[in-house]
Amino acid sequence: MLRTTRTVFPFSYNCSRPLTRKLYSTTTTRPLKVSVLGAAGGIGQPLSLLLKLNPYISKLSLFDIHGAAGVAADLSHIDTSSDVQGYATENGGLERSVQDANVVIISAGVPRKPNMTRDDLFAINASIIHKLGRACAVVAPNAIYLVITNPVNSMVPVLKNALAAGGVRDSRKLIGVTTLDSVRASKFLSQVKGASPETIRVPIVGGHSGATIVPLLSQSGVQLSEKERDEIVHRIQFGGDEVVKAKAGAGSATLSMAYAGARMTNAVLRGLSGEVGVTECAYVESPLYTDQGVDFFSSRVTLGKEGAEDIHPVGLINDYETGLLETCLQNLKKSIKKGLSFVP
Ligand SMILES: NC(=O)c1ccc[n+]([C@@H]2O[C@H](COP(=O)([O-])OP(=O)(O)OC[C@H]3O[C@@H](n4cnc5c(N)ncnc54)[C@H](O)[C@@H]3O)[C@@H](O)[C@H]2O)c1
Ligand SMILES: O=C(O)C[C@H](O)C(=O)O
Repeated sequence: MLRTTRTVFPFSYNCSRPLTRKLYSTTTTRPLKVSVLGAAGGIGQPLSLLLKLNPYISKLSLFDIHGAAGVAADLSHIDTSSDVQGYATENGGLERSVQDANVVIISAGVPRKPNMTRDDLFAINASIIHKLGRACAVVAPNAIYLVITNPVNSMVPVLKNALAAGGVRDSRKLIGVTTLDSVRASKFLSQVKGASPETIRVPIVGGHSGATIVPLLSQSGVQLSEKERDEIVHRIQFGGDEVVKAKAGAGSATLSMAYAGARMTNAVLRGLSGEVGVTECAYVESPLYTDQGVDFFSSRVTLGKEGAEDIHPVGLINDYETGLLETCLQNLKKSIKKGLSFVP
């Protein structure tokens, strides 16, 4: 088997070895296919660029209802090993783009504009996710699915039902991407403390929307005053709104999301390739709070050959975080119910 060693990817992240940032170096032994659905969009394009640099990927497959062929042609000139193909809807393009994929990343859908909540995107994005899920179940039943499309809290349950309708039911392979909250937490905390962001890791549990985003600052090892804590928590929970406001109608976070999505994908690929102990926070079908009617929850998960193989409990939290968690669970329960109840 071909073995190549590359040092091109800009980060290596592992919660169990959280304090290192280095140029990515790996020995690839298994050719992996990654498909991006929504690849010509604001997130899809920079995410695909970062994936083109990822040495784990041998085939990068791009699908969009508009413009994926052009993005693929452009990326295909980059002198990294992976092959890039673009697909449109015609001639079974969606099915061909995900056929035999190891990982399918979904950023297809509509982003927020100012004064909208993520939940305002539910109807249109649920239809898109459901349709994509039904098609993917047939041709990529063994893929790991990474859901970026908002509202993530509801879209993951929507995709669960769409995949299940096609007979695909492995909950370890359905993952909502909340990595941007972790990225923001490291950056915002580093700014307050004058520290390097690479040295700060904050577990983020719950979901990906406002009060469902629960940063466990007490586990970061950083000491904060109550005022600092309240300001940081608010900024992490509503970081997305900062970008939506600044873009003034032109969409929401795309570049930081592409970075976060590439980091999460890289973690999934490391797990798929047999690396042990790869951990990220992610929104998955989770046993942690089912007793409270919450069947999906983000916490640290260990990624392996089958996807999210181990789901870690939130660990020791303080009274303040317990309050945040209670509010989170109340909100999350409604979003999950809405997603599971979606009828196309
Ligand atoms: N999880 C997160 O942390 C996070 C962060 C930022 C944005 N988002 C969400 O990601 C989604 C995409 O955001 P964006 O800024 O890239 O939007 P965008 O409008 O720039 O791109 C979306 C792309 O999806 C495509 N698309 C629409 N319907 C499709 C379908 N049926 N099949 C394939 N492609 C289809 C569009 O043609 C477009 O190219 C939004 O829902 C946004 O809210 C999530
Ligand atoms: O805020 C949004 O709508 C996009 C994304 O969820 C984010 O957190 O930036």
